[in-house]
Amino acid sequence: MMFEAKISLSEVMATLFTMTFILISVRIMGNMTRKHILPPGPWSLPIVGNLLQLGEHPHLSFIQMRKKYGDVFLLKLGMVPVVVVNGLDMVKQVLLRDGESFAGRPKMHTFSFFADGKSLSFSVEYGESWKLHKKIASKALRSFSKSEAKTSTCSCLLEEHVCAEASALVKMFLELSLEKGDFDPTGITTCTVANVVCALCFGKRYEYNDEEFLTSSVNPADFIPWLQNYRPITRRIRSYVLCVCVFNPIFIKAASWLTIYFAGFDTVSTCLFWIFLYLVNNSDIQTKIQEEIDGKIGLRSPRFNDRKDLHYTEAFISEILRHTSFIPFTIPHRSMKETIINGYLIPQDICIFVNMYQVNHDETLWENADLFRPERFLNENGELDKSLAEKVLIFGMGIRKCLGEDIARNEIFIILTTILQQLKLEKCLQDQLDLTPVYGLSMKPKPYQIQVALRT
Ligand code: HEM
Repeated sequence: MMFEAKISLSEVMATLFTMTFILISVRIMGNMTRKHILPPGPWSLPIVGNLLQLGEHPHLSFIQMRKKYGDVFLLKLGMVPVVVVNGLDMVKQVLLRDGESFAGRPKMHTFSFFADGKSLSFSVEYGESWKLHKKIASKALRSFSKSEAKTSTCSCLLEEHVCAEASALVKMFLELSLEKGDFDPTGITTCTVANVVCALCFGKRYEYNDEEFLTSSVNPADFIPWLQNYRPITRRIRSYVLCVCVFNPIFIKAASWLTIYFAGFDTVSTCLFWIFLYLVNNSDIQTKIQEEIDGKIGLRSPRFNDRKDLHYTEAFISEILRHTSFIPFTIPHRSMKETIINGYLIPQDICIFVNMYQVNHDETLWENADLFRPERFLNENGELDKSLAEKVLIFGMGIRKCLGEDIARNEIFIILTTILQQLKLEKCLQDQLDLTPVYGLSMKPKPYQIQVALRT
């Protein structure tokens, strides 16, 4: 028997209507059961994502985007979805309250070059072995900081190294000034800081004319995976990592020390580049620090222990860290599991950028945030307001917090006070000093020159 299938237009319409109705209902039901949606964010282009919208200063572009999308938004850097987190409360949730859920590191091309991808800071794996690794590195740093000085009256070996390097830097500044008049202080400062970290990691110091110090940069292959096979980029990053290991090849295997070497010298030297620039730009502030050094330390060498008495100097360092926010983001984090923040669903394995710069320039936390004013950290008795100073967010917080904060703060303090105890830093007359940073993983000042004179 044969059936003749005749379907009328009205039947087709009815079927389509029913199917559309079912689809919409399923969608609504799905949303009702999932409840949470992905964070909002700007539309992105194929392949490049939102890269073209970031401009020269992504941390500032993110501050603009925050005005439209709120504290937590989603965009694409190249082909990689990234959640950007702003606002102290959201940052605390991601790094502290839900710290375990966001303690991973994303798989990035650059990170794979550090200690075969097993470095403490950049390892994708986060788990028991990583926790042990961090504990060992933390203990090693602490024991080095506390171990007894060899030849001096310093309180520990670290202090001995830092004080010796700071004195050598003063001499170099004077020599360069005599030789050239104006000079760029960044190269020798990098060498000074690298020598402290080398003493920590390799038990060795290098001469000031070693030129193997490179600046860090952003690797486009992290965000557009196709570029990972583009040899010039791969070669550049590999040579950046290897050039340091060439100093001492056995350390290629020493993942913790290599990480500490990288983490410890670029950050501290960048901070000092900014300090010198702000000092020559604000001679009144320089004078105040010198008066404090003269009154509290006098002619003897500055020591770590002096930090507790030099309130203005400590306030100045805190304001440098806040105002420059030269590490604008933490090292990228990765969500370890599906988590809800600010009412939005953050899927597992999403790359997270924490915008520390925004927190340090948030007008609701800092009055006249864009002004450079060390006094903001002093109470009515002229003492450092420690709880306010701790609000400056530049070392991260929580599980992934920087291991070297104490070392960094001590080192910066000694180098700054040793220099200002003996020298006056001045800008070159013809120089227009520019405080706009050059963007990078750590933001550096544009090249500048200074002059120094012995204090009388
Ligand atoms: C002013 C100087 C410094 C600044 C601003 C700084 C800042 C940071 C930041 C923002 C992070 C990432 C935090 C995160 O991802 O949430 C970090 C991680 C780290 N820093 Fe520092 N750092 C400084 C100096 C140092 C020094 C001197 C050392 C060692 C001697 C060091 C060792 C480390 C290590 C090992 C990590 C990795 C921690 C982890 O992945 O769990 N840092 N630092």
